Amino acid sequence: MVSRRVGVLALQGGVVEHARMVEELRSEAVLVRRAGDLDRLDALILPGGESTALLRLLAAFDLTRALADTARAVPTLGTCAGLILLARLGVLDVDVERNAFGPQVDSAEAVLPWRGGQVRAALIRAPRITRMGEGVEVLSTWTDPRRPDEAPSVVGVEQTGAGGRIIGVAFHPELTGDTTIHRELLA
Ligand SMILES: NC(=O)CC[C@H](N)C(=O)O
Repeated sequence: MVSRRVGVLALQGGVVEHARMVEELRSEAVLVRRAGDLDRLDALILPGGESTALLRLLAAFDLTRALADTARAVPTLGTCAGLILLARLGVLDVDVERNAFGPQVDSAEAVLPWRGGQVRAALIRAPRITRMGEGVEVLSTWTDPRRPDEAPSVVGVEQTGAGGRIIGVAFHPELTGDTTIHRELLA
């Protein structure tokens, strides 16, 4: 795999785990804190964290516009709160419901379907995707084992189009050591 420069939004949340995974795949993790950090990236990752805080910090650092433009221009992955950001910024054409699986037991580990295969994932106060625009494809669904009668929730999507390629997942692949999705981003 060719070495890439991969921006990891580094204002808040699970930055280190993504950066480690990028380095494990022999690419360079560029911590993004200001607009200049977005120059010359081959890919971009928006980590999980707390989406309200992240949106505020993006505005405070005057990064909102530049981040959205970059996400449209290079292959981009948003995980959990990062997925929520992509939706709120109007970059990924989906609606998301925050904290969709209830506040009581707020995390779970699961092996989820992913394209033809599987991915090992952690769900932590995860959102779910409730609407998808044209050009958005479902890559993964999950049924909360505490609510076996509910229809499966959409927890992974991909949007491909004029600008490029955006993967949004409600879960954390970076916490389980499973590099499947990061490899796709860097391919
Ligand atoms: N693990 C996460 O990123 C959680 C997302 C968080 N519940 C939010 O709404 O922003």
